[in-house]
Amino acid sequence: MGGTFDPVHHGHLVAASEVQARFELDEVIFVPTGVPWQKGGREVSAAEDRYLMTVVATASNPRFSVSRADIDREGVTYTVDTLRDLGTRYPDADLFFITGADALEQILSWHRADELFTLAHFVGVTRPGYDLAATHLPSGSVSLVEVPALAISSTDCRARVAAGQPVWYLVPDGVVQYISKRRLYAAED
Ligand SMILES: Nc1ncnc2c1ncn2[C@@H]1O[C@H](COP(=O)(O)OP(=O)(O)OP(=O)(O)O)[C@@H](O)[C@H]1O
Ligand SMILES: O=C(O)c1ccc[n+]([C@@H]2O[C@H](COP(=O)([O-])O)[C@@H](O)[C@H]2O)c1
Repeated sequence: MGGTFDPVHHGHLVAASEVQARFELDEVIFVPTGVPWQKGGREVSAAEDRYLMTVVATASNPRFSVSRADIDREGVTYTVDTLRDLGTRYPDADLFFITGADALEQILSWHRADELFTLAHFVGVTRPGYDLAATHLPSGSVSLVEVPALAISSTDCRARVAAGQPVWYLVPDGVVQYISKRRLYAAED
C-alpha cells in the first residue's frame, strides 16, 4: 500500500485490512512515499517520522509490514521504481498496488504509466463520498474496493493537532504518542 502516511490513520488501516481479506493477500506492505511529487507542493514531515509512525501503527497485525524502499531511494518517488524494487525482492509474488481511488484516478499522469500495469494489479480504495462511477480507469488492470466509511484524512489529523484538538481514535494510540513526543504538526508559537 503506497501513501505519504503523514500521519498514517485508521482509514489507511481499515482499507489495507479490507483489501487483504478481499484478495486473500499473504501480506500487505506499507510503503511510505519518499518525495511525493503530486502532493501540491506541501512540505511533508521527515521520511523517518512517517516511516516510524507506520511501523508503530502496523506492528500488531502479523499480515502488515513496512518497506523503506521509497524513503531510501534518492530523488522523487515513482511507483514504477517501487514496483521494480519489490519485484526484485519478491520475484515469485503477484504484486498488488493499493492506494486511494482518488490518487489512482491520476495514474495516467504518473511516471511511465504504460509500464505500471505490467508490474502489478492496482487496487483503488474509496474514501467516503467518492463517486465510483466517475472513474475512467482501465478495466482489467484496476479494481476498486469500497471500504467501510471512515471520514478520516491525514490533512484533518494535522489540522486537529495544530489546533490543539485530539486525534485519539482517528490514529492508533502509539501514533498519538509519537506525534506528541516528536511535536509533529504543532502550530508555530
Ligand atoms: N479514510 C480513508 N478511506 C479510504 N482511503 C483513504 C482514506 N484516507 C486516505 N485514503 C487513501 O490512502 C492513500 C494514501 O493516503 P495518504 O497518505 O495520501 O493519506 P491522506 O489521508 O489522503 O493524506 P492527505 O490528507 O495528506 O492528502 C490516498 O490515496 C488516499 O486516497
Ligand atoms: O509514480 C508516480 O508518478 C506517482 C505519482 C503520484 C502518486 N504516486 C503514488 O501513489 C500513492 C499515493 O500517493 P499520495 O500522494 O496520495 O499519498 C503513493 O504510493 C505515491 O508514491 C505515484
